[in-house]
Amino acid sequence: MNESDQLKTIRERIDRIDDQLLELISERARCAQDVARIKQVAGEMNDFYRPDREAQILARVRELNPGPLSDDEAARLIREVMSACLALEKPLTIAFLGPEGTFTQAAALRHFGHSIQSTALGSIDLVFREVESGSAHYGVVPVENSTEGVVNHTLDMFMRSPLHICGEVQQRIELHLLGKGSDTSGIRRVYSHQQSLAQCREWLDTNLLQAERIAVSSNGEAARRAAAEPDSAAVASETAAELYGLNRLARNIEDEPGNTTRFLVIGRQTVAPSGQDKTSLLVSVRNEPGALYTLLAPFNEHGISMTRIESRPSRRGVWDYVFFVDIEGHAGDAQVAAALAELEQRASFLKVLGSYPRAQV
Ligand SMILES: O=C(O)C(=O)C[C@]1(C(=O)O)C=C[C@@H](O)C=C1
Repeated sequence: MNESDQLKTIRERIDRIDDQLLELISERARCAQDVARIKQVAGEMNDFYRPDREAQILARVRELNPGPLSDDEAARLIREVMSACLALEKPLTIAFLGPEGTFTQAAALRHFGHSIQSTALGSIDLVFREVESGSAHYGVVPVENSTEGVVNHTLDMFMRSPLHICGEVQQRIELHLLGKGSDTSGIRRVYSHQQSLAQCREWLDTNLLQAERIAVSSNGEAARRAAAEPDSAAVASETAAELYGLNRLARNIEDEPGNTTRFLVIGRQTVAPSGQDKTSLLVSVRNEPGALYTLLAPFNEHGISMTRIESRPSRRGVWDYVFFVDIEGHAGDAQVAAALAELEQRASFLKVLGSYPRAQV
């Protein structure tokens, strides 16, 4: 068989496989519709989105993936199929810290898939308010953000908000040089958020020393400007390139690749255990010698790993400290529940912000 005959044969096989895939995806979508009907009858109208179930499905896909696609790619594809199935049950509205084209939007799409209605909002407060009022089902906000520097504000919002953490998203921060043209010649200005400019300083010094660097409020705003000004470029994400119709003039220009940012999904719902969960707490203690040590001892006694601790000044009194603590496990797990009960005895204040599945995609 010559090459063109070989290609024809393989493409015919691909067509047959696509027919089967389409049939199977449609069958899956009909199952999701059946699930929706059962939830409606059971009165679980607010539980269409089930982060625990989605995490289990994605973990299973990773485990069973035979290759050659990577586990990440396989999970991403099933993530999109689930997103489309859920949209048939009930289209989700997701508020995120905008503008369009930021890494927060990329994180929202990574977590929920593309079959959502997303709303870009101007501040973290607005994202919380939109979800609290019920105008959006869920919100996505940065919590450990090396790019947009808003960690503390998100943590502070939890002190007064009744919302729960329903999930987390780990988003690789990949920065590209984006522009209207096809190469870097003629670029006089480079826009980006100041931290993104800092993260690409070596590359810019080597490749675009002559261009003026201009810090703007977000990478999305940088992309918007680069789309409007012919002799400009932006340092921003792939999402920004897609949204503003820009070309990638240079890929992955960050000086330290592998930089990851964590985002939180906030909602009014508490999430059932998925078997691979984390719990976030807000805990306050009086400023006495050894107070933190005593406070955290129950985790050690019950064999629970603490993955993060962050301290913030409390607004309730000069002597109080507030700690944001992440632990492994779900608040409903026996060991975690026992540790939390002891913690409550020792703390001046304890609030469980949520138990939620570890990031899966
Ligand atoms: O299992 C469910 O409860 C469903 O609604 C189905 C399904 C899916 O497509 O697999 C869809 C949305 C949920 O977030 C979880 C899973």
